[in-house]
Amino acid sequence: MRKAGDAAMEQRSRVGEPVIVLEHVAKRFGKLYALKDLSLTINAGETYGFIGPNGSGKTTLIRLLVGLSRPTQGTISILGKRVPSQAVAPAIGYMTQASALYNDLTARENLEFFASIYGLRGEERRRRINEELERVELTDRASSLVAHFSGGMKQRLSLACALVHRPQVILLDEPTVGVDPELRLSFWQYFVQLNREGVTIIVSTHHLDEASRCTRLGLLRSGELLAQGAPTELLERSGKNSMEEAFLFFAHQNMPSGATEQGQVYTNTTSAQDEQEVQS
Ligand SMILES: Nc1ncnc2c1ncn2[C@@H]1O[C@H](COP(=O)(O)OP(=O)(O)OP(=O)(O)O)[C@@H](O)[C@H]1O
Repeated sequence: MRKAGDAAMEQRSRVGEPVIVLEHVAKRFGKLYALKDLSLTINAGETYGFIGPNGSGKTTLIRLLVGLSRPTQGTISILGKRVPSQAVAPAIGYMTQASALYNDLTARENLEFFASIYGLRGEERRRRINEELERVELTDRASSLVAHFSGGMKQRLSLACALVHRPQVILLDEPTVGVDPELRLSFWQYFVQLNREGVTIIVSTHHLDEASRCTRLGLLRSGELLAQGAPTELLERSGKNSMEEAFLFFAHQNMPSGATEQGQVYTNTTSAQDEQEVQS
């Protein structure tokens, strides 16, 4: 699997270099635009948080970045390659909302599976697995079947599996759901450490209290980027004291004409491909 990545993927990006570039990205499911004309650049060493209510397009965006789905319009590049790209895949770590773990394997076996997919072998594999087990505080449960794990433990193991191959770009869809506050804090401390190493983290959440921990935020509503910037900058620009109030401020500023009560905008055209995705 590692062979799929070329030499460029093996090189670590320098902090501040553009890593992810979206240009006029839209994603349509039937008549619904889940994402509309999104353009943004995310740099190496950032934790960029997509914040928005249910249905605002966070998962859709992360699936596009992973390459699991293609944009209806626009382009996405990661590490200088247009995605989806086989060359980029090994440089990405992805943690979904739904568990990707195997219940009938132990925690260590799950990690071994993900590590081997990414081409880790021998001593390096053992070392990385032990490091990640320790990081998520599961060393003493390494030999337990995942079927017996609590939701929070599964979440921790999922994070470990997404990071075991030391990816340059990490995409995390609601990573702290079901994780207790203490461990949630340690996740965020780990993210800061990864940022310092030049790792870029994209995280989706609807926990506004987590927003302040991101380097930059993109406020999403109904598939539109209402505003983006550092948390303090967004508070300043809105003149508000909390991210919740700031979000509402930018949402009112951007209220689209023709919006429905839920804030979704519809068009009249549908393609066969989009209809297929509606079924999936
Ligand atoms: N495969 C699909 N077919 C049809 N509609 C879809 C599909 N995937 C997402 N949508 C729609 O696109 C919109 C954005 O959904 P998405 O899951 O990206 O939102 P989200 O911000 O991640 O929400 P949540 O916080 O609940 O996970 C929603 O209206 C959703 O119903």
